[in-house]
Amino acid sequence: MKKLIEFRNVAKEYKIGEVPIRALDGVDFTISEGEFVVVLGASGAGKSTILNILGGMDTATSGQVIVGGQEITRLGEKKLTEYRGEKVGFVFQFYNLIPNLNALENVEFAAEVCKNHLDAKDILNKVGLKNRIKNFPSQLSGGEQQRVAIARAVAKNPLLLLCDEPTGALDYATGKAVLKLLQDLNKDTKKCVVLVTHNSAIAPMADKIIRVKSGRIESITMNEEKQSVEGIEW
Ligand SMILES: Nc1ncnc2c1ncn2[C@@H]1O[C@H](COP(=O)(O)OP(=O)(O)OP(=O)(O)O)[C@@H](O)[C@H]1O
Repeated sequence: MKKLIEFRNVAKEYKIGEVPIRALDGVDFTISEGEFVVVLGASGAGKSTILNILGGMDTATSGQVIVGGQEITRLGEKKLTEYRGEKVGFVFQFYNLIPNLNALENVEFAAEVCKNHLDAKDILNKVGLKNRIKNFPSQLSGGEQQRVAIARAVAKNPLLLLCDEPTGALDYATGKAVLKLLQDLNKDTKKCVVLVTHNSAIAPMADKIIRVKSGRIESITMNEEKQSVEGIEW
């Protein structure tokens, strides 16, 4: 399959006072179009840093990041904002919905600025919220709010979907349903999904597993036959 993402010798250093913190050090990996990738590692390993650099929310200190043929590590602030807005859909642990907009408005608000956006109602339908589109975030459960957040990311019709601990605030069954939704969306839309988690039990649901340890890649493995989330217990 065609390569979509490439990290080449990426390093990230944060400087707090005099002491530099090397969050990433010599990170190399590639991700193909349509892949479902799980990034695993302990707390502080560098998972979110990878995701934030990939999403254009943070910049690498050195190295190259190429997404869809575009070297995002060379982009200036304006182009990087464009990249983030058009090409990347984000799903976070705490849904980050706008409280005074209903579900439909939350999705429309994010999508309509994107050139190739999809119909907000269709996507809310797809994530199982057909009858809740007029509800405000406070009227929805955590799992439903996360579905709105996923719909908001997908409706932009981005190149890739980045999820940072998307089930971190949800109970077991709801978290599993959200993972299933992400797996189904990946299968149906062929959009690349990169999901960061510390829960190594979900590794069998991925095409590719990138393990991160102390800012370095520990291993990259492929599942020849990935499993449906329903069949995984943890
Ligand atoms: N803005 C920042 N300023 C300073 N240090 C940071 C910053 N962001 C991350 N770090 C440091 O970089 C390292 C990697 O952090 P990162 O958030 O990527 O880890 P993580 O694997 O996502 O961890 P967690 O699972 O706890 O979210 C950690 O040592 C962290 O303290």
